[in-house]
Amino acid sequence: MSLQVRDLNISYKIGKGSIRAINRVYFQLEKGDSLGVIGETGSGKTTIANAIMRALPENAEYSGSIFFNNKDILKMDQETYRKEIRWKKISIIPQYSMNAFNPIKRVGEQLVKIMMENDSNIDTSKASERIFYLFNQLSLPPEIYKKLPDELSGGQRQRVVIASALLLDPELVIADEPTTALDVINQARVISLIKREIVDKQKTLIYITHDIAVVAGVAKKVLTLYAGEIMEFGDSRKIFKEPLHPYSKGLLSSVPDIRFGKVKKVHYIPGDPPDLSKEIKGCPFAPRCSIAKDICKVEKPKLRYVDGRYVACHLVGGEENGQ
Ligand SMILES: Nc1ncnc2c1ncn2[C@@H]1O[C@H](COP(=O)(O)OP(=O)(O)OP(=O)(O)O)[C@@H](O)[C@H]1O
Repeated sequence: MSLQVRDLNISYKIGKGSIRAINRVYFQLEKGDSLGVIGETGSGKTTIANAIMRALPENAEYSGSIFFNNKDILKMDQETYRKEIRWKKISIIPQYSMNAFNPIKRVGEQLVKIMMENDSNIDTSKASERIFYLFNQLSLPPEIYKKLPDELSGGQRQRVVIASALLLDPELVIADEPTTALDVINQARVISLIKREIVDKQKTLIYITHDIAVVAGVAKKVLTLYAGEIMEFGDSRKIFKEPLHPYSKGLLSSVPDIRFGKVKKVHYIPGDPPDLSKEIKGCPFAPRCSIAKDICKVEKPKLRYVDGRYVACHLVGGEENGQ
C-alpha cells in the first residue's frame, strides 16, 4: 500500500463565493503507517477523509492528486472507485455509527450484503464465517448477528462499524472521530481494538480526531492541520516530545494531564481560526501566533524538513521540502 497526497486543494462553492477548505496539502503514507490527523474544528480533517473516500459533496471543487498504489483516485471514475477500491482496499469508520446501518435490517444480514456485493467469490456461509471471526476479535457476542442496530449499545454499534470496515480486509482504514459518541470506557476499548486490529496487523490507518492524547497512543505519525494547511507532519514521538510549529505547541499545551494527582495548567490558543471564504495571504495561524513576525502576515511559509519532520513556519529553520 502506498498513499501519496500531492498538492491537494479543495474548496466548497457556496452562493457566489467559496470556502477554501484544503490548501496545498502534501503527505505520504506507506504500508503499516498510522497517521493521526489533528486540528481544531473546521480545519479540514473530514474533507481530506472524504476526498480519499471519493465522497466529497457536489459543491466541492478540487485539484491535485491522491495516488493510491500509484493510481490517482481523484481521476478514477466513481464506478471504478466503488467497484475496485471502496471496502476492498480503503474503508472508513465514520464519526456517527447510528447512520451507518439500516434500522430495520438485522446486523448480520447487512454485513453479509456488504461482503457479497463487493466480492463475487463470497457466499453466505463464507461471509458469516468472516463476520463471526471479526465479532470474536472485537469482543462482540455472536447474538449481535441477529439483532437490529437499535438493539445494540453505542459501544457495540461502533464495534460493529469497525467490523464492517474490516470485512474485506482493506489495506487502508480511515477512522473519522470514531469515539466521539462514546463514554470513556468504550472509547478506550474502541481505540485499543483499532490499534490491535489495524495498526498491529500492519494495515495503514488514518485516525482523525480532536483528541491529541488518543493520537499519542495509536499513531506513529501525526499531521497538524490548521485552516486547511499542514502546519507540521512527521514522527509522532518527535512532535509530541518537541513540537516545533507554534500551532502544534499550542495544541499540545491545551491537553489536560490529570495523572499522578497533579493537574497541569491547561493553556488555550486565544482567538479563532480565520474565515476560509476570504483569501489568506501569509501563514493562516499568524493572527493567533504569539511570536509572529511581519513576514508571517504576508508570505506563506513553505513546508520545510526540520529535525526529522516537516514544518510550515518562517521562524523554524531548515531545508525546503522542494514540493
Ligand atoms: N459541503 C460543504 N459546503 C460548504 N462548506 C463546507 C462543506 N463541508 C465542509 N465545509 C467547510 O469546510 C471547512 C472544513 O470542514 P471539515 O468538516 O473538513 O473540517 P473538520 O476539521 O473535519 O471539522 P470537525 O472537526 O468539526 O469535524 C469548514 O469551514 C466547513 O465549514
